Amino acid sequence: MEFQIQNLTKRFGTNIIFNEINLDIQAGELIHLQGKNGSGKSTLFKMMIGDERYQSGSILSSDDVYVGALIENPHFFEYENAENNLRYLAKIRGSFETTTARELCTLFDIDLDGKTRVHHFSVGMREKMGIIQAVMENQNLVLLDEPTRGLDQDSIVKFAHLVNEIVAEGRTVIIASHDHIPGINFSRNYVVADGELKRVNS
Ligand SMILES: Nc1ncnc2c1ncn2[C@@H]1O[C@H](COP(=O)(O)OP(=O)(O)OP(=O)(O)O)[C@@H](O)[C@H]1O
Repeated sequence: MEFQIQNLTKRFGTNIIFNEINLDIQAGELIHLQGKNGSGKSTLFKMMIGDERYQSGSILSSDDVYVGALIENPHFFEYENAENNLRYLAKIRGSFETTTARELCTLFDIDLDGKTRVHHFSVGMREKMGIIQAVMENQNLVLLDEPTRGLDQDSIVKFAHLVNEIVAEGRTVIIASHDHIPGINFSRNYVVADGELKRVNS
């Protein structure tokens, strides 16, 4: 798995979001992107999944990269339950595994077979569904944008365990957040600010 961002520049009109940034990602890394509101974290993830254009530079990914992403507010089929939503999402690659989905839902106290439609899920439950769909297909590059938004303390601890487990499997996780997330030891830390991706110690 190799993924490279090279000399990438992104502007919205005259607003320079990224000015020739570089990032080289390898298998099994756990990377933190910290940045204030509006610094460009979501935009970077969107460019990485091909959902947002950029003015110059390149994003190169090896053939074996399979990206799982939770970006901003996850969208669901509102009038379907947890299982149907996860099934639909995994269907795209034909990779739905009930056992994995059930394990992840159980971890986060979501009833996979429950009748409750996602429309009635709480903010935290929706966020958990977003995390689950981003990791349930064994994706090897997992992008999580503010994944602890709406999660209670217990769930944050479980989330941290899950991330550590995924990385131990050799998968790469990149988390964007405003603040530090307890229980996660990032292998690389960056601050997103002033059009730059600045590497920092922690
Ligand atoms: N489609 C768009 N058109 C114009 N400007 C945009 C667009 N999308 C984002 N921006 C601007 O780009 C900047 C970066 O936005 P982005 O959503 O990436 O920030 P963020 O770091 O994810 O913020 P937050 O922490 O609040 O989610 C902001 O100034 C935002 O207003």
